[in-house]
Amino acid sequence: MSTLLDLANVNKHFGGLHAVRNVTFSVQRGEVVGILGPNGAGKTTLYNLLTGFIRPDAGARIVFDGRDVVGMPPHRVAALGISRTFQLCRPFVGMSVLENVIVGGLGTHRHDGAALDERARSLLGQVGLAGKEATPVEVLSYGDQRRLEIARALAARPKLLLLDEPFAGLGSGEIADLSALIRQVHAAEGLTVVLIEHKLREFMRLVDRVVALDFGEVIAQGLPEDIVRHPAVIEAYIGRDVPETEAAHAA
Ligand SMILES: Nc1ncnc2c1ncn2[C@@H]1O[C@H](COP(=O)(O)OP(=O)(O)OP(=O)(O)O)[C@@H](O)[C@H]1O
Repeated sequence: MSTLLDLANVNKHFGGLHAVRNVTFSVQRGEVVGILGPNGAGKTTLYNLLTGFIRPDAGARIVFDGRDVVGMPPHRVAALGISRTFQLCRPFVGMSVLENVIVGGLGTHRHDGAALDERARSLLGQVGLAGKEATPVEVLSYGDQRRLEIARALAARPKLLLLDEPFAGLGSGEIADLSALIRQVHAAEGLTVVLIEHKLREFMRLVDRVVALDFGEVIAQGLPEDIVRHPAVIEAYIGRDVPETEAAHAA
């Protein structure tokens, strides 16, 4: 395996608040890495730093696929191969399901509408939305919106897919289905995946490795089975936020 993403000394202050502190970790090609942390731990800020939406404090290194992306605007980072989904789905309203996915691929096949259309239809099949191409996005169920978000992110043919709380707001059946879908697209698209998630049980089954944050700082990294037993993680996350039974299941 080779390194796809490498972060070192990443800091972000918002005024007096040190939201991301000296974050250093790397992600290997093909891995599924989970970012775990209680509310306010700095997970979303980290995604915003990775995708160029905000700039880190001086001294940070963020290298993606051999390129230093610090200071690059979001569209250039996206063009290098980082796509993300959002905690709250943000479909383009007034457009159909198919059109939403096609828009996600613009910029990659700008000159070939037929290829974009074909790729979008194939992705909708992969994510289980075949037959809903013409459906207006507004009428999709929440679970289907999550699937659409993933198809739209994949339309850009990313190397790295960042998922922001993909299971939020879903019931247990939908979570299991979406988790299977993430596994399937990870394999089919040869992707590297980083996900933020609070649903500990499914998260721990899905990821190869976990980076645990608290108050903006990496407090532990390792295999899921080791992370759920790590004293700092239990104190920061499991002890505070998640009932013991869920932690036990995750282990
Ligand atoms: N633009 C901003 N300006 C000021 N403070 C911010 C800004 N964005 C985030 N913060 C603060 O930075 C800290 C980290 O927030 P962040 O949203 O990254 O955490 P999180 O781990 O994603 O939390 P959640 O799970 O609730 O989404 C919080 O204290 C938050 O209030």
